[in-house]
Amino acid sequence: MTAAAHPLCGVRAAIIDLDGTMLDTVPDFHVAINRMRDELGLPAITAEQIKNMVGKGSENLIRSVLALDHDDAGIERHFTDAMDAYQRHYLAINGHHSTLYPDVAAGLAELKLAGLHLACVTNKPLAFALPLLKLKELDGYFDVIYGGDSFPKKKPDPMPLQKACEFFGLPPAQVVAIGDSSNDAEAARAAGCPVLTVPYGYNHGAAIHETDSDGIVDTLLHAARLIGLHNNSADSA
Ligand SMILES: O=C(O)COP(=O)(O)O
Ligand SMILES: [Mg+2]
Repeated sequence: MTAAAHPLCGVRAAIIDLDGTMLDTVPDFHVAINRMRDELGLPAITAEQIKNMVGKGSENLIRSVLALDHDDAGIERHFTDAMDAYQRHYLAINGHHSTLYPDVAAGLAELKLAGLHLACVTNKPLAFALPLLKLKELDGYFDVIYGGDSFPKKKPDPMPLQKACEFFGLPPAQVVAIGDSSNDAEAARAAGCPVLTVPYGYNHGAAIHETDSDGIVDTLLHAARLIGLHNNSADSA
């Protein structure tokens, strides 16, 4: 009986998440949301509160923020004004307060050097994601960038990951997803992609160890080395 191949064997492309994986964007969310709340006459909230609301796109974030003060009917009543204010404030400060996690550029460079194709798939709207990646000088690493509004469905639905696999012309088993949350892992499992998680991001307040993945990596550089190890090992032959 031969041992099953490791899930990272034969991987030829990687799909990288943005918020909580490449960039700590909570400080940007914090500034934009509190400016929006101020405009709506609501008191400021903490970065820690916002951290647990990030990950399922802008609409979910704004609904969660409004739910602190309003019932369902109130959320609907204030949603459009809140979203307009939030988008305006976010675009005005996009990237000014966010920082790269350690070894992000080094990890992306190593993945490229190993010959992998790279996609960024984020639930962030594309109009936020593109200027942010450019400002942080990360855009050049990616063959394609998809936002939360690029397709009818966003993570944890597998659709954006499936679209990235199609873009690369690769079967999902050869495309690893790397992210910080159960959204990324669930989308990857549903698409049939192997998945690695990082422990430092935003996982809706849950420990990353509770999320089903093929491994937890400290940094994107660690991910690149792990992928390289399995691609160069005898079991990838
Ligand atoms: O903006 C969000 O909701 C999270 O985006 P992410 O998919 O890059 O983590
Ligand atoms: Mg994320």
